Amino acid sequence: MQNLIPQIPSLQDLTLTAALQRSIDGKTKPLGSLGQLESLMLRIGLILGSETPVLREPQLMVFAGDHGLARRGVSAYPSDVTWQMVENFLAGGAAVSVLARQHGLSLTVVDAGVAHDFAPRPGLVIAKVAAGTADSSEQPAMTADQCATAIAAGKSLLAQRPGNALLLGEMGIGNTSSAALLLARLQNFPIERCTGRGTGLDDAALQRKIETLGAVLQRHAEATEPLQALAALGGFEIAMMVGAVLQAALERRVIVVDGFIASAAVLVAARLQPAVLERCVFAHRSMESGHRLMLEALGAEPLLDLGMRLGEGSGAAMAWPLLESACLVLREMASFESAGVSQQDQA
Ligand SMILES: Cc1cc2ncn([C@H]3O[C@H](COP(=O)(O)O)[C@@H](O)[C@H]3O)c2cc1C
Ligand SMILES: O=C(O)c1cccnc1
Repeated sequence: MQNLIPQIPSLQDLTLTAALQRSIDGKTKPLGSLGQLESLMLRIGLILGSETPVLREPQLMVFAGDHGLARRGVSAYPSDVTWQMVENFLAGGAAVSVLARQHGLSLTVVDAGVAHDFAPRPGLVIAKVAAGTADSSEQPAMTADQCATAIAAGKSLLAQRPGNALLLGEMGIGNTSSAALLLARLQNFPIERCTGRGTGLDDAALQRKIETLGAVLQRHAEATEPLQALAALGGFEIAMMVGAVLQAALERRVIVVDGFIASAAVLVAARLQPAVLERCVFAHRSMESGHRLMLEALGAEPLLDLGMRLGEGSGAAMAWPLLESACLVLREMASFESAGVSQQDQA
C-alpha cells in the first residue's frame, strides 16, 4: 500500500521552456499564429524533455469493467453490451478499432472487471479484479483492497508496454454514473450539474439517474478522500486507468485523455499527484454534460470539440494526428534564420 501512489515530480524546467518557446517563436510564421498547436508543442516538448520531440509506439489502452449500479437503470443499454463491445474491439469493428488502425495506434483491450469470461487472445489482457463492481447504491463499489489491486494492475500493465505515449480509452455500461459521482464528490459540485444522458437517456430517465446518484452520494458521505471516493463510487476500469495514468506520468509519457470517464480517472490521479496534469493532453470536449465542468475543474483546454460522446478512446484517437503535427512542426519547420525570411518589423 505504501508504494501504491508514486511521487510525481513537477516538470518545470525554465531552461527547456525558454528554449522551446524560442524555437517556436523563431519559426517562419507570424508570432503565435499556430495557436493551440503551439501550446501543444510546448507541452509535448516539456513532457518528453526535448526541443525536437519524437512520439514513439503510442499505446491506446481500452480498460473495460462492469458496474453493479447499472442494475438501477442508470444507462440506456444493458450491461451485456460491455463484453459484447470488448469482442467488437478485438474483432476490429468498433469505432476505436477503426480509428486506431487509421492512425497506427497499438490497441490493447484490458479486462479490468467485466462480468464475462473471455477466451484469451492477442490484444486482450485479462486483469479482472472481479466480475463487475458491487452496486454502489447498496455498498461501496469495491473494497479498498480491490481498488488498490486495480491501481497496481494499471501501473504494471503500463510499465510493461513500450513507447512514450498513452491514449486512454474505456468501456463499461454505467460508467458515466461513476464519472459523475467522482466529479460531484471531489469537486463538491451538485450532482445534477455533473450528470448527463450517457448512452442516451430520455428526460425522465435522466431525472431518475440524478436521483439515484444523489442517493449514492449520500450513502457514501464519508468517502471524501480520492482513494475512498474511487473505491466507493468508481469502477475497476476507472481505478486501473488511475494506475496507468500515474505510471505514465512517472515515466514521462504523453497522456492523451479521452472523454468524460477518462477525465474522471485523471481527476482522481491529479488529486493524488497534481503534477500528473503536466503530462496530460485533453483530446476533446465530450457532449456528455458534466465534461465541460470536469475540464474546467482540471484547468484543461481540449483540442477538439466535435460533438462526440462515445468514449472507447475514440476522441483520443481522433486527436492523435494533432500531436504528431505538433512534433513534426517543431522538428522540421524552418526558422527565419535558416530560411532567410525577414523578421517582424520592430515597433
Ligand atoms: C454500443 C455501445 C458502444 C459504446 N462504446 C462506448 N460506450 C460508452 O457508453 C458507456 C457509458 O454510458 P452509460 O453510463 O450511459 O452506460 C461506456 O461503456 C462508454 O464507453 C458505448 C455504449 C454503447 C451502448
Ligand atoms: O465522454 C465520454 O467519454 C462518454 C460519453 C457518453 C458515453 N460514454 C462515454
